[in-house]
Amino acid sequence: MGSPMAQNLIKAGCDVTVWNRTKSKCDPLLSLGAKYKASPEEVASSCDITFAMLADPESAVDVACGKHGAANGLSPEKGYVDISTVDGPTSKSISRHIKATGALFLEAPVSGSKKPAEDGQLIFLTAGDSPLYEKAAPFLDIMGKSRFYLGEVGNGAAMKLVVNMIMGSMMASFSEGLLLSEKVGLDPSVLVEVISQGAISAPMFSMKGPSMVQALYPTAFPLKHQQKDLRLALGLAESVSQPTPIAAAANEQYKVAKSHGLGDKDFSAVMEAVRTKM
Ligand SMILES: NC(=O)C1=CN([C@@H]2O[C@H](COP(=O)(O)OP(=O)(O)OC[C@H]3O[C@@H](n4cnc5c(N)ncnc54)[C@H](OP(=O)(O)O)[C@@H]3O)[C@@H](O)[C@H]2O)C=CC1
Ligand SMILES: O=CC(=O)O
Repeated sequence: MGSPMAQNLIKAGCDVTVWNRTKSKCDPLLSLGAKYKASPEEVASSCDITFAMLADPESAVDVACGKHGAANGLSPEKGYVDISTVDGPTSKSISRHIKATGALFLEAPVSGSKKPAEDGQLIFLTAGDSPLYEKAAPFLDIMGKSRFYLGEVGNGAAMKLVVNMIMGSMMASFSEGLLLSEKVGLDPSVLVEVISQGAISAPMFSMKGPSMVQALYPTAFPLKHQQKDLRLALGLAESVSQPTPIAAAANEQYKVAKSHGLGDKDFSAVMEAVRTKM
């Protein structure tokens, strides 16, 4: 996700400096004109605004607050925008760390996958320092099609987790439907077509259905991240005693799929966990 987002900034003429743990993944960005720095700390000290896009809470904390993390390079007037999908407590902890340097913090997880990232069509769910929201807005508008400002840090994370909880449950349910249709002698491709014309039509079903029918799961949103989001969403629900039995059942299916080596496949590969008692 970070790579196509950075590409869009470069193509729009922004002065972009990049870092990634695996440096070779920066090469396409460097050939487009990005500069490279050897650590998040160096990126933050050389840029007005640093955007972070990390896998999970652990890596988001490490890159922001760890040794040679971005916080070490921040100072007043600078801003740190964390786009990673994490839970509210993690985001608040990163925020405290960043703001102790005098810099501003914005959480800004995105809804939208690899293709929307490539097309500059992401939906930003932001919360935190409003002056940084205003300052970052022109860049968010290059990478995305819309942006929501949701107030206090934690609200962007919560919105993202609720959206992805629904998405993960929908995908598990869709998988069950495809497999059931096949078992009762229907053509699952026709099911995809029927769904696309009715009230439960969703771009996700139309986009992923045709390849799922062929048991193909080319990665756009890695299954391991969908399971992480369900786990974090269940934690959010637990924190307010909200029952979420459907999401909990879906989470079990993603856990099974992950434990069978499907974590790096697209999250639609949850269908393999539904197909068999793996
Ligand atoms: N893919 C999607 O469709 C969407 C993803 N998201 C969210 O965006 C985030 C990124 O997703 P995506 O790009 O798909 O994930 P990837 O797994 O493709 O990339 C994860 C990134 O995090 C880095 N990383 C992982 N662990 C560490 C660590 N310990 N220290 C430093 N860097 C680390 C990776 O570095 P390296 O290259 O070295 O492995 C890589 O740059 C996730 O939070 C995900 O939930 C949100 C919306 C859509
Ligand atoms: O987080 C994943 C997405 O597609 O949005």
